[in-house]
Amino acid sequence: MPLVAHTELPTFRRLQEEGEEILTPERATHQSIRELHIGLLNIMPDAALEATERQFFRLVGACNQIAQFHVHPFTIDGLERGPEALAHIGKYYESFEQIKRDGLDALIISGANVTHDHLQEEDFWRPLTEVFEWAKENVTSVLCSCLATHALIQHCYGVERTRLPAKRWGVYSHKVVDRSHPLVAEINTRFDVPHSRFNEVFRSDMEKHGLKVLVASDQAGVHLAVSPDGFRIVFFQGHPEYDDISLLKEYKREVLRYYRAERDDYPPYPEHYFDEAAQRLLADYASHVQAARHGGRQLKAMPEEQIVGGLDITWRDSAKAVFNNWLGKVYQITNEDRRLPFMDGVDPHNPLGL
Ligand SMILES: CC(C)(COP(=O)(O)OP(=O)(O)OC[C@H]1O[C@@H](n2cnc3c(N)ncnc32)[C@H](O)[C@@H]1OP(=O)(O)O)[C@@H](O)C(=O)NCCC(=O)NCCSC(=O)CCC(=O)O
Ligand SMILES: N[C@@H](CCO)C(=O)O
Repeated sequence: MPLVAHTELPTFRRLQEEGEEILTPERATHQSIRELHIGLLNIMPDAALEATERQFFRLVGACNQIAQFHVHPFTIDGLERGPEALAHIGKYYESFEQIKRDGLDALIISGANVTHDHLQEEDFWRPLTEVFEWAKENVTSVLCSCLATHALIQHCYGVERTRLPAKRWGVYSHKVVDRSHPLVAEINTRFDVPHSRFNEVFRSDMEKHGLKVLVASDQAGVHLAVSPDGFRIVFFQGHPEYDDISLLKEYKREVLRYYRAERDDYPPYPEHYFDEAAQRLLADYASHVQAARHGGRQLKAMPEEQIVGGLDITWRDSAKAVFNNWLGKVYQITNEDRRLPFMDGVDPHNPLGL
């Protein structure tokens, strides 16, 4: 929630000139105070379905202790689901029809696993773009994570992602590129974000289509960009929502795939993630896995418990700060009626008046 300039104190004007959100007493008195409704379109595979819910719910919940948030999970057809996940979705998720009827102030679209060479061949492509087309007209801002970013950049601007020679996998240092943008105002100017992807949309392709790049890494590419209007679509290429253990879980999954001969090379470590003690444990474990695979022997469990305690989370504070900025801005411009995206007077082509 922003400051209210309730006196003539010059500091208010000074902060406002520096980009801080400051409400006039007039605006503050007339602001409608209500809860915010955020959709979570969860298209992650079954194994990560509930972990993904927890990650985004946690980020929304932890980013601001004053506002009230209602998060509405829903999903789409075209994803392979087992009976347990289907029961969970049937019992707890809302339908897209209901979401459309009631309206949303903001929408988060999760990452996904892909099985085809081109995203438009995925069974979820059409339902995903249907949700997006509705949101584009009716929701104040849509935040896309990883795969959703790739899919919607392709859908909106015709740019296909590029397959990388090796998976971009680990925790990378990033810098804020445009310090004046309200989404990254008042946050650390250098911070970590995990990435986990085989594909990339490059900065030059984004900028060619008018997207504004806000946070990028020399090693890992763009993490955060926004649509040409400055706010209506927020693209994350990294995973600021990840838990401390998420990359460990993915690493374990890859080790098991190696043991089952579903991949030929032993998986590398995610970069800048395991400390030396963890790497020693995992190197010993790798010798065991290789011997077990080639000798057809039973596999011992990975020593996860010994590793978890030493994992650091170095991205969460900045992730919360960006989410807080995002939802704060949504709140300032969304309509009192949650089915409508903007208050009167907000320009849909430049909603933040940048
Ligand atoms: C790696 C796995 C398979 C691990 O799941 P498993 O259930 O097998 O793990 P497990 O060792 O049995 O552990 C189970 C416990 O850990 C929790 N758990 C599982 N995965 C977790 C995760 N990623 N983060 C945090 N917690 C996690 C479970 O909820 C459960 O908790 P409780 O016991 O407490 O309930 C899963 O997380 C997964 O599929 N992740 C996929 C992530 C992914 O694909 N990300 C890429 C998006 S990338 C993208 O969108 C673009 C990709 C591209 O470039 O094409
Ligand atoms: N954007 C509204 C808050 C949401 O109803 C206002 O500032 O009054």
